[in-house]
Amino acid sequence: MTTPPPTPAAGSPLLDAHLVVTRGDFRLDLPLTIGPGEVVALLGPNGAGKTTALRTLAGLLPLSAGQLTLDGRDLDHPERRIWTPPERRSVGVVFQDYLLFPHLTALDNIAFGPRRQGLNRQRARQRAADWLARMGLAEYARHKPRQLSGGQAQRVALARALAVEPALLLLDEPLAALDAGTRLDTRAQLQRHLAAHTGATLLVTHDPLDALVLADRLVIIEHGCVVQEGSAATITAQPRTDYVARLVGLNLYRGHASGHHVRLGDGFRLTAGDPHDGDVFVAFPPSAVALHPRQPDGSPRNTWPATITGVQRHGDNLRIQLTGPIEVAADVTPSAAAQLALTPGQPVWAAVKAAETRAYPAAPV
Ligand SMILES: Nc1ncnc2c1ncn2[C@@H]1O[C@H](COP(=O)(O)OP(=O)(O)OP(=O)(O)O)[C@@H](O)[C@H]1O
Repeated sequence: MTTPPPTPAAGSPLLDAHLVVTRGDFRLDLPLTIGPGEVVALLGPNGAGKTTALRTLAGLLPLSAGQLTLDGRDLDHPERRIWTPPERRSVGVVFQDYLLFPHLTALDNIAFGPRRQGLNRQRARQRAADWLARMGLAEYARHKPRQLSGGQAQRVALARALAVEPALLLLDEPLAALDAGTRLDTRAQLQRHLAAHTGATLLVTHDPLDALVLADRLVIIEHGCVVQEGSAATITAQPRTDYVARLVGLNLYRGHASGHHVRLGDGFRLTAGDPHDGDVFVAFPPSAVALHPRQPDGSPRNTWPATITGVQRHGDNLRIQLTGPIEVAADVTPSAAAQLALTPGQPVWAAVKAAETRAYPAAPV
């Protein structure tokens, strides 16, 4: 017997969950819905609870409270004493290190799930062969995992997860084990396969690029709770925590605005491009911060003395971390860098034009 394709009622989410888990001092409290064909990225710093959430969905960790419904079936509902083991959930998982069976060929790794769902050996192997062909790996059918490259093993793991036609596909850092070149290629292929997947997909990742390229919606958690959720565009435009700001590459401050003037918590004042009254966030990209060896003349409204604390390569530029009245990241070009002594401990002047800052209300909208 194969799992029928997902058939949710029109407009209802395929996954409808409130994942609550308590482990010692840590508590995950994550409402999560995903529609058919939708890809949601779950992002968060180390220890935020991403793996814990993934494990509850896969059936590797029971919920402490809340509930988990997939395709209309209650899979985990502690209050009603319902819990469904992993093998009876319509869930496919691609683990970070793929966890392919080392003693089975690529074909048999993929055929394993369909076999367990009740397909006979021949039909399971046929389905596996079809998946290998879709992944462009037909000639690797007889290879064992150790004979596959990282990118090929990743695609076999994806085929193995999709071959059971899961209502929910879980991807745990699916590209993390790949080198940069393979990653680019594999990301593009993964995007194609996800677009064809009619079930729900949850992608757990640290990499904002994976999230931006692969997901329709981002859910960001910190300390087990959602801090921000929405499309990449809305999150990038208005990050609401330091973690989210760093994720999208912005400097972010919280303060109190009176017109264009924003007083930050420690008394430092920034002049913002757009006027507000009340609690606001002020954000600007590192590229908006200019560094000068001496106090700059002229018109920038925001200038302050700062001290370099770190220097890293960032694409074609250098990203400079600065301390001072505010912590800030600045991107400078190699030619601008040549004018400055870019060593930790070096004093510089930072400047940001008001027009390059963005202020928006801090209260949730
Ligand atoms: N077996 C366990 N027993 C008790 N606490 C645990 C256990 N496993 C994880 N935790 C705690 O649960 C919290 C969330 O961990 P989790 O692994 O889900 O975070 P994460 O977001 O996946 O982090 P990372 O990005 O580092 O993988 C952490 O505080 C962790 O210490």
